[in-house]
Amino acid sequence: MKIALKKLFQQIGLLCDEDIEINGIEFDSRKINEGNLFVAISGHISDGHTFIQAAVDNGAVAIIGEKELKKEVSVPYYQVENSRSLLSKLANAFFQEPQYKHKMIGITGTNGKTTSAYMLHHILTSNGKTASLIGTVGYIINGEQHESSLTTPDAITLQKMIFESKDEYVVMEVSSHGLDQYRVACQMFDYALFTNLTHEHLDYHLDLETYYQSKKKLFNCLKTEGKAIVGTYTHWGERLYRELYNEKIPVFSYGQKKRRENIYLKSYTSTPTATLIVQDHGEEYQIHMKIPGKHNLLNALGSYICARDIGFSPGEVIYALEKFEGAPGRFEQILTPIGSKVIIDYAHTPDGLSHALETATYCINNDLYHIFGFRGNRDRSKRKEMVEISQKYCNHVYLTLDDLNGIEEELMVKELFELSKPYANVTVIKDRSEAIYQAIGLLQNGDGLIITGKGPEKYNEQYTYPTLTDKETVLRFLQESIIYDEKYHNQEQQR
Ligand SMILES: CC(=O)N[C@H]1[C@@H](OP(=O)(O)OP(=O)(O)OC[C@H]2O[C@@H](n3ccc(=O)[nH]c3=O)[C@H](O)[C@@H]2O)O[C@H](CO)[C@@H](O)[C@@H]1O[C@H](C)C(=O)N[C@@H](C)C(=O)N[C@H](CCC(=O)O)C(=O)O
Ligand SMILES: Nc1ncnc2c1ncn2[C@@H]1O[C@H](COP(=O)(O)OP(=O)(O)OP(=O)(O)O)[C@@H](O)[C@H]1O
Repeated sequence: MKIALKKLFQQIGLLCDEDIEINGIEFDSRKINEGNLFVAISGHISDGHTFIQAAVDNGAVAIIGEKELKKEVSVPYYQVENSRSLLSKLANAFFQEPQYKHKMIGITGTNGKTTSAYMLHHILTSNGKTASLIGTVGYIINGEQHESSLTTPDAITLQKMIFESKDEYVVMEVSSHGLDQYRVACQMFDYALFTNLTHEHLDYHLDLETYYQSKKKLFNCLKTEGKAIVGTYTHWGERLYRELYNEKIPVFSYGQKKRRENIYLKSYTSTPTATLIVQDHGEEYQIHMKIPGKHNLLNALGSYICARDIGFSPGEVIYALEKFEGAPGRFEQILTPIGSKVIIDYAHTPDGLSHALETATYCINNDLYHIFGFRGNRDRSKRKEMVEISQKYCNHVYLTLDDLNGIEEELMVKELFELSKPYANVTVIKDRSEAIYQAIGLLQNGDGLIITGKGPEKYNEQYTYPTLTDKETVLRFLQESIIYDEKYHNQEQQR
């Protein structure tokens, strides 16, 4: 794809007096190809402006930055207010505003983005629509799966994906980092959904107010006719709903309180199975979910409201929701041959953990074991609270390693021991695979083990057993014990 810089700039309200044609936009000097436009960004780790000469050497034909140039360069340099924000606009214009080819649904919130995105994707595809999915677990574009490195991809990758998607719908998770860094453009979404906001990412956003303001940016990215759907079951959601309502943005709320909408939650039961009773334009519907947990009822309610506003009938939405099996690594349950249960979940915030553990207590008859750890270099302030929650719900807690993210192992292990000190039921087993082996080995009929924090993600650390994910470790243990049991059984028979 090629475009005259003048034309591209014109589309986003910038002036350009050079006759230059560009064939792509890049913000990383190492990825520049001959004929690209380079956008220099002042980053969190390094400053893109220091790589301008490298970008020119690699073939950049024009540069955009937000700082004064220290040294002359041989290609035109355009100084702007904010390079990141401009990059987003440029990428959107370069890929011809691809959001208008699709119905776009953006989902933000501390917890429940992935689950809600999978639910909506499932409702759409179960009803004969094609839909792309962009989020933490992976990207599905035109029916093809791709690995994801970020929940919300960078501005260029994102616009390119939407441009290449031939799907009618695009359902995407929009992280607070993505919003803060302008990875999504203005006027992107037909629906913007907010699940909830609780303690998370304070290493990045520093305080909850700033975190909230980042999330709120999603609602500046609605198309002219776009609508907001806001979970009002956290007080931040209540506040967002009020603010959007006052700003005259069409907004639906969902939660346990009835408001002025035509669709609302009448009642629910989350034990032993999850059922919602929804009032929809005067009619009452029951939705029996396969996946447990009050949090998933709330995720289902948000998805229901969105799908109904898109135009699906109650029957179409309920049929799909009742068949929904869950998102990968979110409360995934594995039954063992002795009648115990292992659950794998992605909870990594105090609130997510409370929901996951409370749900686990409904699904387990006897003792509940819990294995989890903390990612290095991420919000340390939530750790104490998470241990407190865990030991409250569980009979036995094992603290173990998660991704170290460059933190020294010794430091993390020391912190785990500190965190475990006040509690008699909290033990440290640093090797994650070993912790899983030991805990499953202790399970009796009716007991359960919940392993949280990584969901389906691959281990970044090397552990004793050569497995790559929590699920693989669990299955390896079970496989080995079946082989062991068969051998033992055969030997007994021979005797
Ligand atoms: C802290 C953070 O979010 N950083 C993101 C940000 O990086 P940055 O712009 O600050 O980059 P930087 O490394 O300081 O470099 C500055 C500039 O110099 C350029 N550069 C650098 C080196 C060089 O040789 N040449 C060059 O041009 C870089 O390309 C960049 O443009 O922008 C990059 C491009 O979009 C992201 O890849 C990067 O994500 C990092 C890898 C990351 O781990 N981010 C996580 C925290 C994140 O975003 N997570 C959320 C989900 C969170 C959740 O809910 O769990 C997500 O959406 O995935
Ligand atoms: N609505 C909800 N409220 C509270 N906790 C939830 C909710 N939905 C899911 N959870 C919990 O949070 C965990 C993460 O859920 P999910 O992956 O759907 O959220 P997410 O917002 O996509 O998180 P991430 O951005 O980190 O991927 C789940 O495994 C579950 O334990």
